[in-house]
Amino acid sequence: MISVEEHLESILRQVGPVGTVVLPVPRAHGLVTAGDVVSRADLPRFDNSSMDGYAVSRADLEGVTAEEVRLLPVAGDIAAGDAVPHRLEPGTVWRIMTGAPVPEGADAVVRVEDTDGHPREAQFRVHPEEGANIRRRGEDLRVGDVVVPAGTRLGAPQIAAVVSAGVSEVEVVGPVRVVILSTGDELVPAGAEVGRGQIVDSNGPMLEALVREAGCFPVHVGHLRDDEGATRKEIRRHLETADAVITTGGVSKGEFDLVKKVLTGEGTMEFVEVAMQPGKPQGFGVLGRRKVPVFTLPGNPVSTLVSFEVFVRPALEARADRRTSEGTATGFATTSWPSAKGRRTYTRVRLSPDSAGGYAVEPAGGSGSHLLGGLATADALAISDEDTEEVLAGSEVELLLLRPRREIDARLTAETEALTGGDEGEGTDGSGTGKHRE
Ligand SMILES: Nc1nc2c(c(=O)[nH]1)N[C@H]1C(S)=C(S)[C@@H](COP(=O)(O)OP(=O)(O)OC[C@H]3O[C@@H](n4cnc5c(N)ncnc54)[C@H](O)[C@@H]3O)O[C@H]1N2
Ligand code: MOO
Repeated sequence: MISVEEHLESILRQVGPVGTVVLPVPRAHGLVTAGDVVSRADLPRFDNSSMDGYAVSRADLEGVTAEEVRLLPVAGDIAAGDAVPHRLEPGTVWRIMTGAPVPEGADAVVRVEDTDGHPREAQFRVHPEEGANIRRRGEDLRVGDVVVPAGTRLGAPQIAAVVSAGVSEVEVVGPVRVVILSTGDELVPAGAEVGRGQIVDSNGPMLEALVREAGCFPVHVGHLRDDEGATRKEIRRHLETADAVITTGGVSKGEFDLVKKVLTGEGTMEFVEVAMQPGKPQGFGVLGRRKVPVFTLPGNPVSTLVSFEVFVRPALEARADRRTSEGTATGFATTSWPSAKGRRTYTRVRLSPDSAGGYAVEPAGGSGSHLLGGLATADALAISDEDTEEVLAGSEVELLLLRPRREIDARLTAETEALTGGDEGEGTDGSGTGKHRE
Protein backbone atom coordinates (compact mmCIF):
# COMPACT_ATOMS: atom_id res chain seq x y z
CA MET A 1 0.00 0.00 0.00
CA ILE A 2 1.16 3.54 -0.68
CA SER A 3 0.32 6.60 1.38
CA VAL A 4 -2.29 9.21 0.48
CA GLU A 5 0.52 11.73 -0.04
CA GLU A 6 2.45 9.44 -2.38
CA HIS A 7 -0.57 8.86 -4.59
CA LEU A 8 -1.54 12.54 -4.62
CA GLU A 9 2.02 13.61 -5.45
CA SER A 10 2.16 11.12 -8.30
CA ILE A 11 -1.11 12.57 -9.68
CA LEU A 12 -0.09 16.20 -9.31
CA ARG A 13 3.28 15.55 -10.94
CA GLN A 14 1.42 14.48 -14.06
CA VAL A 15 -1.34 17.09 -14.15
CA GLY A 16 -0.97 20.69 -15.31
CA PRO A 17 -3.33 23.46 -16.38
CA VAL A 18 -5.22 23.00 -19.64
CA GLY A 19 -4.36 25.43 -22.46
CA THR A 20 -5.72 28.95 -22.61
CA VAL A 21 -8.63 30.21 -24.70
CA VAL A 22 -9.93 33.64 -25.62
CA LEU A 23 -13.59 34.05 -24.69
CA PRO A 24 -16.19 36.82 -24.62
CA VAL A 25 -16.09 38.13 -21.06
CA PRO A 26 -19.50 36.82 -19.91
CA ARG A 27 -18.60 33.32 -21.09
CA ALA A 28 -15.39 33.41 -19.07
CA HIS A 29 -17.34 33.49 -15.81
CA GLY A 30 -15.66 31.27 -13.22
CA LEU A 31 -12.49 30.82 -15.27
CA VAL A 32 -9.05 32.09 -14.35
CA THR A 33 -7.28 34.86 -16.27
CA ALA A 34 -4.16 33.76 -18.13
CA GLY A 35 -2.65 37.27 -18.16
CA ASP A 36 -3.27 40.70 -16.66
CA VAL A 37 -6.46 42.28 -17.99
CA VAL A 38 -5.60 45.89 -18.79
CA SER A 39 -8.05 48.78 -19.05
CA ARG A 40 -8.65 50.17 -22.52
CA ALA A 41 -10.44 53.23 -21.18
CA ASP A 42 -10.37 55.78 -18.41
CA LEU A 43 -13.11 55.08 -15.88
CA PRO A 44 -15.22 57.10 -15.54
CA ARG A 45 -14.81 57.83 -19.21
CA PHE A 46 -15.73 61.53 -18.71
CA ASP A 47 -16.48 63.91 -15.85
CA ASN A 48 -20.10 63.24 -14.91
CA SER A 49 -22.62 64.04 -12.25
CA SER A 50 -23.21 61.69 -9.32
CA MET A 51 -26.52 63.41 -8.48
CA ASP A 52 -29.62 64.74 -10.13
CA GLY A 53 -29.26 68.51 -9.73
CA TYR A 54 -27.63 71.54 -11.36
CA ALA A 55 -24.17 71.98 -12.84
CA VAL A 56 -22.88 75.31 -11.60
CA SER A 57 -19.91 77.59 -11.37
CA ARG A 58 -19.15 77.98 -7.65
CA ALA A 59 -18.22 81.61 -8.19
CA ASP A 60 -21.89 82.32 -9.02
CA LEU A 61 -23.01 80.96 -5.63
CA GLU A 62 -20.47 82.71 -3.38
CA GLY A 63 -22.08 83.46 0.02
CA VAL A 64 -25.27 81.47 -0.65
CA THR A 65 -26.90 79.75 2.37
CA ALA A 66 -30.38 78.52 3.26
CA GLU A 67 -31.11 82.06 4.44
CA GLU A 68 -29.24 83.85 1.61
CA VAL A 69 -30.73 82.05 -1.42
CA ARG A 70 -29.92 82.97 -5.02
CA LEU A 71 -31.82 82.60 -8.31
CA LEU A 72 -29.99 81.61 -11.48
CA PRO A 73 -31.34 81.00 -14.99
CA VAL A 74 -31.25 77.40 -16.29
CA ALA A 75 -29.62 77.03 -19.74
CA GLY A 76 -31.28 73.65 -20.31
CA ASP A 77 -31.21 69.98 -19.39
CA ILE A 78 -28.34 67.51 -19.74
CA ALA A 79 -29.47 63.89 -19.58
CA ALA A 80 -27.31 60.78 -19.15
CA GLY A 81 -26.19 59.78 -22.64
CA ASP A 82 -26.32 63.37 -23.97
CA ALA A 83 -23.67 63.48 -26.69
CA VAL A 84 -23.72 67.26 -27.34
CA PRO A 85 -20.80 69.13 -25.71
CA HIS A 86 -22.32 71.84 -23.48
CA ARG A 87 -20.66 74.97 -22.05
CA LEU A 88 -21.63 76.69 -18.86
CA GLU A 89 -21.88 80.48 -19.36
CA PRO A 90 -21.11 82.53 -16.23
CA GLY A 91 -24.26 83.47 -14.33
CA THR A 92 -26.23 80.44 -15.61
CA VAL A 93 -26.65 76.79 -14.62
CA TRP A 94 -27.56 73.54 -16.41
CA ARG A 95 -30.04 71.09 -14.97
CA ILE A 96 -28.17 67.78 -14.99
CA MET A 97 -29.04 64.11 -14.33
CA THR A 98 -27.01 61.39 -12.62
CA GLY A 99 -24.40 60.03 -15.03
CA ALA A 100 -24.71 62.95 -17.48
CA PRO A 101 -21.53 64.68 -18.73
CA VAL A 102 -20.65 67.78 -16.74
CA PRO A 103 -20.60 70.87 -19.05
CA GLU A 104 -17.31 72.62 -19.62
CA GLY A 105 -16.87 75.46 -17.15
CA ALA A 106 -18.86 73.83 -14.32
CA ASP A 107 -16.91 73.08 -11.12
CA ALA A 108 -19.66 71.57 -8.93
CA VAL A 109 -23.11 69.99 -9.03
CA VAL A 110 -25.75 71.10 -6.53
CA ARG A 111 -28.23 68.36 -5.59
CA VAL A 112 -31.83 69.06 -6.54
CA GLU A 113 -32.70 68.79 -2.81
CA ASP A 114 -30.61 71.93 -2.17
CA THR A 115 -32.66 73.93 -4.69
CA ASP A 116 -36.32 74.47 -5.51
CA GLY A 117 -35.90 72.21 -8.57
CA HIS A 118 -37.25 74.80 -11.01
CA PRO A 119 -36.67 73.96 -14.72
CA ARG A 120 -36.06 77.51 -15.96
CA GLU A 121 -34.93 79.65 -13.00
CA ALA A 122 -33.70 77.69 -10.03
CA GLN A 123 -33.28 78.91 -6.48
CA PHE A 124 -30.08 77.75 -4.72
CA ARG A 125 -29.65 77.30 -0.98
CA VAL A 126 -26.00 76.18 -0.74
CA HIS A 127 -22.52 77.13 -1.88
CA PRO A 128 -21.06 73.79 -2.96
CA GLU A 129 -17.53 72.57 -2.39
CA GLU A 130 -15.09 72.48 -5.31
CA GLY A 131 -15.92 69.40 -7.40
CA ALA A 132 -18.99 68.52 -5.33
CA ASN A 133 -20.97 65.63 -6.85
CA ILE A 134 -18.68 65.35 -9.86
CA ARG A 135 -17.19 61.94 -10.68
CA ARG A 136 -13.89 62.67 -12.38
CA ARG A 137 -12.64 61.04 -15.54
CA GLY A 138 -10.09 58.31 -14.69
CA GLU A 139 -10.55 58.49 -10.92
CA ASP A 140 -11.44 54.77 -10.89
CA LEU A 141 -9.14 53.36 -13.59
CA ARG A 142 -6.82 54.81 -16.23
CA VAL A 143 -6.02 53.42 -19.66
CA GLY A 144 -3.32 50.78 -19.12
CA ASP A 145 -4.18 50.08 -15.47
CA VAL A 146 -4.45 46.40 -14.53
CA VAL A 147 -8.14 45.76 -13.87
CA VAL A 148 -7.72 42.10 -12.96
CA PRO A 149 -4.30 40.48 -12.54
CA ALA A 150 -3.31 37.17 -14.10
CA GLY A 151 -4.50 34.19 -12.08
CA THR A 152 -7.78 35.77 -10.95
CA ARG A 153 -11.03 33.83 -11.10
CA LEU A 154 -13.57 35.94 -12.96
CA GLY A 155 -16.55 36.37 -10.68
CA ALA A 156 -19.43 38.81 -11.10
CA PRO A 157 -17.56 41.92 -9.80
CA GLN A 158 -14.56 41.28 -12.05
CA ILE A 159 -16.82 40.83 -15.07
CA ALA A 160 -18.44 44.22 -14.41
CA ALA A 161 -15.06 45.96 -14.10
CA VAL A 162 -13.56 44.29 -17.17
CA VAL A 163 -16.43 45.08 -19.55
CA SER A 164 -16.61 48.67 -18.25
CA ALA A 165 -12.91 49.01 -19.00
CA GLY A 166 -13.70 48.41 -22.67
CA VAL A 167 -12.44 44.83 -22.73
CA SER A 168 -14.79 42.43 -24.51
CA GLU A 169 -12.67 39.27 -24.69
CA VAL A 170 -10.27 37.75 -22.19
CA GLU A 171 -7.68 35.01 -22.28
CA VAL A 172 -8.41 32.45 -19.61
CA VAL A 173 -7.30 28.98 -18.61
CA GLY A 174 -9.73 26.90 -20.64
CA PRO A 175 -12.86 25.31 -19.24
CA VAL A 176 -11.93 21.88 -17.93
CA ARG A 177 -14.22 19.36 -19.65
CA VAL A 178 -14.73 16.26 -17.58
CA VAL A 179 -16.17 12.94 -18.69
CA ILE A 180 -17.76 10.79 -15.98
CA LEU A 181 -18.34 7.09 -16.55
CA SER A 182 -20.04 4.78 -14.09
CA THR A 183 -19.40 1.09 -14.64
CA GLY A 184 -21.28 -2.05 -13.70
CA ASP A 185 -24.20 -4.07 -15.03
CA GLU A 186 -26.12 -3.56 -11.80
CA LEU A 187 -26.61 0.16 -12.42
CA VAL A 188 -29.70 1.87 -13.77
CA PRO A 189 -29.99 5.61 -14.37
CA ALA A 190 -31.82 7.72 -11.79
CA GLY A 191 -35.55 7.69 -12.48
CA ALA A 192 -35.56 4.39 -14.39
CA GLU A 193 -37.24 1.29 -13.04
CA VAL A 194 -34.94 -0.61 -10.68
CA GLY A 195 -35.09 -4.36 -11.31
CA ARG A 196 -34.04 -7.27 -9.15
CA GLY A 197 -30.37 -7.01 -8.09
CA GLN A 198 -30.08 -3.56 -9.57
CA ILE A 199 -29.30 -0.20 -7.97
CA VAL A 200 -29.52 3.41 -9.04
CA ASP A 201 -26.32 4.90 -10.41
CA SER A 202 -25.66 7.53 -7.76
CA ASN A 203 -21.98 8.07 -8.52
CA GLY A 204 -22.74 9.62 -11.91
CA PRO A 205 -24.97 12.42 -10.60
CA MET A 206 -22.80 12.86 -7.50
CA LEU A 207 -19.62 13.31 -9.55
CA GLU A 208 -21.44 15.57 -11.97
CA ALA A 209 -22.30 17.84 -9.02
CA LEU A 210 -18.81 17.61 -7.53
CA VAL A 211 -17.17 18.45 -10.85
CA ARG A 212 -19.44 21.45 -11.25
CA GLU A 213 -18.76 22.55 -7.67
CA ALA A 214 -15.06 22.30 -8.49
CA GLY A 215 -15.56 24.88 -11.26
CA CYS A 216 -15.21 22.36 -14.09
CA PHE A 217 -17.66 21.23 -16.75
CA PRO A 218 -19.17 17.74 -16.85
CA VAL A 219 -19.52 17.24 -20.60
CA HIS A 220 -20.61 13.61 -20.56
CA VAL A 221 -22.07 11.52 -17.75
CA GLY A 222 -22.45 7.98 -18.94
CA HIS A 223 -22.65 4.36 -17.98
CA LEU A 224 -20.50 1.48 -19.18
CA ARG A 225 -21.80 -2.05 -19.10
CA ASP A 226 -19.46 -4.84 -18.08
CA ASP A 227 -18.25 -5.39 -21.63
CA GLU A 228 -14.55 -5.26 -22.26
CA GLY A 229 -14.64 -4.15 -25.89
CA ALA A 230 -17.27 -1.48 -25.34
CA THR A 231 -15.46 -0.16 -22.26
CA ARG A 232 -12.17 0.14 -24.14
CA LYS A 233 -13.82 1.82 -27.12
CA GLU A 234 -15.78 4.31 -25.02
CA ILE A 235 -12.79 5.38 -22.91
CA ARG A 236 -10.62 5.80 -26.04
CA ARG A 237 -13.30 7.92 -27.68
CA HIS A 238 -13.38 10.35 -24.76
CA LEU A 239 -9.60 10.70 -24.71
CA GLU A 240 -9.96 12.69 -27.94
CA THR A 241 -11.95 15.51 -26.37
CA ALA A 242 -11.98 15.37 -22.57
CA ASP A 243 -9.62 17.24 -20.26
CA ALA A 244 -10.13 14.60 -17.58
CA VAL A 245 -11.97 11.28 -17.32
CA ILE A 246 -13.35 9.86 -14.09
CA THR A 247 -14.60 6.31 -13.91
CA THR A 248 -16.13 4.60 -10.90
CA GLY A 249 -16.26 0.92 -10.12
CA GLY A 250 -14.46 -2.02 -11.59
CA VAL A 251 -11.08 -1.54 -9.94
CA SER A 252 -11.00 -4.07 -7.12
CA LYS A 253 -10.61 -7.79 -7.39
CA GLY A 254 -13.93 -8.95 -8.85
CA GLU A 255 -14.25 -11.07 -11.97
CA PHE A 256 -16.06 -8.28 -13.75
CA ASP A 257 -13.80 -5.41 -12.66
CA LEU A 258 -13.13 -4.48 -16.26
CA VAL A 259 -11.82 -0.95 -15.93
CA LYS A 260 -8.65 -2.26 -14.41
CA LYS A 261 -8.34 -4.96 -17.03
CA VAL A 262 -8.91 -2.62 -19.94
CA LEU A 263 -6.61 0.20 -18.79
CA THR A 264 -3.71 -1.80 -17.39
CA GLY A 265 -0.61 -0.99 -19.47
CA GLU A 266 -2.21 2.07 -21.10
CA GLY A 267 -0.32 5.39 -20.85
CA THR A 268 1.10 5.90 -17.38
CA MET A 269 -1.83 4.08 -15.80
CA GLU A 270 -1.10 2.61 -12.39
CA PHE A 271 -3.47 0.72 -10.14
CA VAL A 272 -2.52 0.99 -6.51
CA GLU A 273 -3.80 0.36 -3.04
CA VAL A 274 -3.75 3.51 -0.97
CA ALA A 275 -3.56 3.34 2.82
CA MET A 276 -6.87 5.05 3.34
CA GLN A 277 -10.37 4.14 4.44
CA PRO A 278 -12.51 4.32 2.41
CA GLY A 279 -10.97 4.61 -1.02
CA LYS A 280 -8.27 1.93 -0.98
CA PRO A 281 -8.31 0.78 -4.63
CA GLN A 282 -7.20 3.68 -6.83
CA GLY A 283 -6.06 4.04 -10.40
CA PHE A 284 -4.56 7.00 -12.18
CA GLY A 285 -2.64 7.76 -15.32
CA VAL A 286 -2.39 10.13 -18.26
CA LEU A 287 -3.56 8.51 -21.45
CA GLY A 288 -3.63 9.06 -25.19
CA ARG A 289 -1.87 11.58 -27.41
CA ARG A 290 -3.49 14.43 -25.45
CA LYS A 291 -2.22 13.01 -22.16
CA VAL A 292 -5.64 13.11 -20.54
CA PRO A 293 -5.67 12.45 -16.79
CA VAL A 294 -7.83 9.41 -16.08
CA PHE A 295 -8.99 8.65 -12.55
CA THR A 296 -10.46 5.24 -11.85
CA LEU A 297 -12.21 5.53 -8.53
CA PRO A 298 -13.63 2.71 -6.41
CA GLY A 299 -17.34 2.19 -6.93
CA ASN A 300 -18.67 2.31 -3.40
CA PRO A 301 -20.38 5.72 -3.27
CA VAL A 302 -18.65 6.99 -0.14
CA SER A 303 -15.31 5.75 -1.47
CA THR A 304 -16.01 7.68 -4.67
CA LEU A 305 -16.75 10.88 -2.74
CA VAL A 306 -13.69 10.62 -0.52
CA SER A 307 -11.48 9.77 -3.51
CA PHE A 308 -12.79 12.81 -5.33
CA GLU A 309 -12.09 15.13 -2.41
CA VAL A 310 -8.64 13.75 -1.71
CA PHE A 311 -7.29 13.15 -5.24
CA VAL A 312 -9.53 14.40 -8.02
CA ARG A 313 -10.41 17.85 -6.70
CA PRO A 314 -6.76 18.89 -6.21
CA ALA A 315 -5.97 17.61 -9.70
CA LEU A 316 -8.92 19.46 -11.27
CA GLU A 317 -7.84 22.58 -9.41
CA ALA A 318 -4.39 22.21 -10.96
CA ARG A 319 -6.00 21.71 -14.36
CA ALA A 320 -8.27 24.76 -14.01
CA ASP A 321 -5.58 26.73 -12.12
CA ARG A 322 -7.94 27.63 -9.29
CA ARG A 323 -8.87 26.64 -5.73
CA THR A 324 -12.37 25.46 -4.96
CA SER A 325 -12.26 23.31 -1.85
CA GLU A 326 -14.56 24.23 1.00
CA GLY A 327 -11.42 24.10 3.10
CA THR A 328 -10.56 22.59 6.41
CA ALA A 329 -11.48 23.33 9.99
CA THR A 330 -10.98 21.76 13.37
CA GLY A 331 -13.50 20.60 15.94
CA PHE A 332 -13.77 18.43 19.03
CA ALA A 333 -15.11 14.88 19.11
CA THR A 334 -18.15 14.55 21.38
CA THR A 335 -17.99 10.77 21.28
CA SER A 336 -15.40 8.14 20.35
CA TRP A 337 -15.29 6.37 17.00
CA PRO A 338 -13.08 3.72 15.43
CA SER A 339 -10.33 4.58 12.97
CA ALA A 340 -8.67 2.04 10.66
CA LYS A 341 -5.17 1.44 12.00
CA GLY A 342 -2.58 1.69 9.23
CA ARG A 343 -4.92 3.73 7.00
CA ARG A 344 -5.82 7.41 6.85
CA THR A 345 -9.46 7.33 7.85
CA TYR A 346 -12.14 9.70 6.61
CA THR A 347 -15.20 9.55 8.84
CA ARG A 348 -18.43 11.24 7.82
CA VAL A 349 -19.35 13.63 10.61
CA ARG A 350 -22.07 16.02 11.58
CA LEU A 351 -21.18 19.30 13.28
CA SER A 352 -23.03 21.10 16.02
CA PRO A 353 -22.20 24.17 18.09
CA ASP A 354 -20.08 23.49 21.18
CA SER A 355 -20.22 25.62 24.30
CA ALA A 356 -16.96 27.42 23.43
CA GLY A 357 -18.21 28.52 20.03
CA GLY A 358 -16.37 25.81 18.08
CA TYR A 359 -17.50 22.71 16.26
CA ALA A 360 -18.69 19.67 18.19
CA VAL A 361 -18.14 16.61 16.00
CA GLU A 362 -19.96 13.28 15.88
CA PRO A 363 -20.19 10.53 13.26
CA ALA A 364 -23.03 10.80 10.74
CA GLY A 365 -24.30 7.24 10.46
CA GLY A 366 -22.15 4.13 10.15
CA SER A 367 -18.81 3.67 8.46
CA GLY A 368 -19.82 1.37 5.56
CA SER A 369 -18.84 2.80 2.17
CA HIS A 370 -22.33 2.11 0.81
CA LEU A 371 -24.22 4.20 3.40
CA LEU A 372 -25.69 7.11 1.50
CA GLY A 373 -28.35 8.09 4.04
CA GLY A 374 -25.72 9.06 6.60
CA LEU A 375 -23.63 10.73 3.92
CA ALA A 376 -26.48 13.09 3.11
CA THR A 377 -26.46 14.40 6.67
CA ALA A 378 -22.68 14.84 6.89
CA ASP A 379 -21.11 18.29 7.08
CA ALA A 380 -17.52 17.15 6.86
CA LEU A 381 -15.07 14.29 6.78
CA ALA A 382 -13.06 13.94 10.00
CA ILE A 383 -9.53 12.88 9.13
CA SER A 384 -7.66 10.58 11.50
CA ASP A 385 -4.13 9.44 10.75
CA GLU A 386 -2.65 6.02 10.15
CA ASP A 387 -1.55 5.53 13.78
CA THR A 388 -5.00 6.08 15.22
CA GLU A 389 -7.16 3.15 16.26
CA GLU A 390 -9.83 5.19 17.93
CA VAL A 391 -10.70 8.85 17.85
CA LEU A 392 -11.31 9.64 21.50
CA ALA A 393 -14.14 11.75 22.84
CA GLY A 394 -12.80 15.23 23.62
CA SER A 395 -9.91 15.04 21.16
CA GLU A 396 -9.32 17.66 18.50
CA VAL A 397 -10.13 16.49 14.99
CA GLU A 398 -9.24 17.82 11.57
CA LEU A 399 -12.18 18.35 9.25
CA LEU A 400 -12.48 18.44 5.48
CA LEU A 401 -15.68 20.39 4.89
CA LEU A 402 -18.29 18.99 2.52
CA ARG A 403 -20.62 21.97 2.61
CA PRO A 404 -19.85 25.66 2.28
CA ARG A 405 -18.67 26.94 5.62
CA ARG A 406 -21.18 29.80 5.59
CA GLU A 407 -23.99 27.25 5.25
CA ILE A 408 -22.69 25.18 8.17
CA ASP A 409 -22.15 28.22 10.37
CA ALA A 410 -25.58 29.65 9.57
CA ARG A 411 -27.24 26.40 10.63
CA LEU A 412 -25.18 26.19 13.81
CA THR A 413 -26.02 29.79 14.70
CA ALA A 414 -29.72 29.01 14.24
CA GLU A 415 -29.32 25.91 16.44
CA THR A 416 -27.54 27.92 19.13
CA GLU A 417 -30.27 30.53 19.08
CA ALA A 418 -32.96 27.89 19.31
CA LEU A 419 -31.21 26.42 22.36
CA THR A 420 -30.64 29.72 24.14
CA GLY A 421 -33.96 31.30 23.19
CA GLY A 422 -32.06 33.75 21.03
CA ASP A 423 -30.48 35.80 23.83
CA GLU A 424 -26.97 34.66 23.08
CA GLY A 425 -25.89 35.85 19.69
CA GLU A 426 -22.29 34.84 20.35
CA GLY A 427 -20.97 31.47 19.44
CA THR A 428 -20.70 29.95 16.03
CA ASP A 429 -21.49 33.08 14.15
CA GLY A 430 -19.62 32.46 10.93
CA SER A 431 -16.98 35.05 11.74
CA GLY A 432 -14.92 32.22 13.14
CA THR A 433 -13.63 31.85 16.62
CA GLY A 434 -10.17 30.86 17.74
CA LYS A 435 -10.92 27.28 16.90
CA HIS A 436 -12.06 27.77 13.32
CA ARG A 437 -9.49 28.10 10.62
CA GLU A 438 -9.50 28.02 6.85
N1 LIG B 1 -12.03 -9.33 -2.54
C1 LIG B 1 -12.02 -8.00 -2.39
N2 LIG B 1 -13.12 -7.34 -2.65
C2 LIG B 1 -13.14 -6.02 -2.50
C3 LIG B 1 -11.99 -5.33 -2.07
C4 LIG B 1 -10.83 -6.07 -1.85
O1 LIG B 1 -9.76 -5.51 -1.48
N3 LIG B 1 -10.88 -7.40 -2.03
N4 LIG B 1 -12.05 -4.00 -1.89
C5 LIG B 1 -13.35 -3.46 -1.53
C6 LIG B 1 -13.29 -2.05 -1.52
S1 LIG B 1 -12.45 -1.34 -0.28
C7 LIG B 1 -13.94 -1.28 -2.43
S2 LIG B 1 -13.99 0.40 -2.27
C8 LIG B 1 -14.65 -1.84 -3.55
C9 LIG B 1 -14.24 -1.19 -4.85
O2 LIG B 1 -14.81 -1.90 -5.84
P1 LIG B 1 -14.87 -1.47 -7.34
O3 LIG B 1 -14.24 -0.16 -7.55
O4 LIG B 1 -14.37 -2.58 -8.16
O5 LIG B 1 -16.39 -1.20 -7.55
P2 LIG B 1 -17.55 -2.23 -7.86
O6 LIG B 1 -17.16 -3.57 -7.45
O7 LIG B 1 -17.95 -2.01 -9.25
O8 LIG B 1 -18.65 -1.64 -6.90
C10 LIG B 1 -18.48 -1.57 -5.52
C11 LIG B 1 -19.84 -1.27 -4.88
O9 LIG B 1 -20.25 0.01 -5.26
C12 LIG B 1 -21.50 -0.03 -5.94
N5 LIG B 1 -21.45 0.91 -7.06
C13 LIG B 1 -20.61 0.84 -8.09
N6 LIG B 1 -20.84 1.86 -8.93
C14 LIG B 1 -21.85 2.56 -8.42
C15 LIG B 1 -22.54 3.71 -8.86
N7 LIG B 1 -22.23 4.34 -9.99
N8 LIG B 1 -23.54 4.20 -8.09
C16 LIG B 1 -23.86 3.57 -6.92
N9 LIG B 1 -23.24 2.47 -6.47
C17 LIG B 1 -22.25 1.97 -7.20
C18 LIG B 1 -21.58 -1.43 -6.45
O10 LIG B 1 -22.90 -1.84 -6.68
C19 LIG B 1 -20.92 -2.20 -5.33
O11 LIG B 1 -21.82 -2.40 -4.29
O12 LIG B 1 -14.39 -3.24 -3.65
C20 LIG B 1 -14.45 -3.97 -2.43
N10 LIG B 1 -14.31 -5.33 -2.72
O1 MOO C 1 -11.65 1.30 0.41
MO1 MOO C 1 -13.21 0.81 0.08
O2 MOO C 1 -13.12 2.30 -0.60
O3 MOO C 1 -13.17 0.80 1.83
O4 MOO C 1 -14.78 1.06 0.59
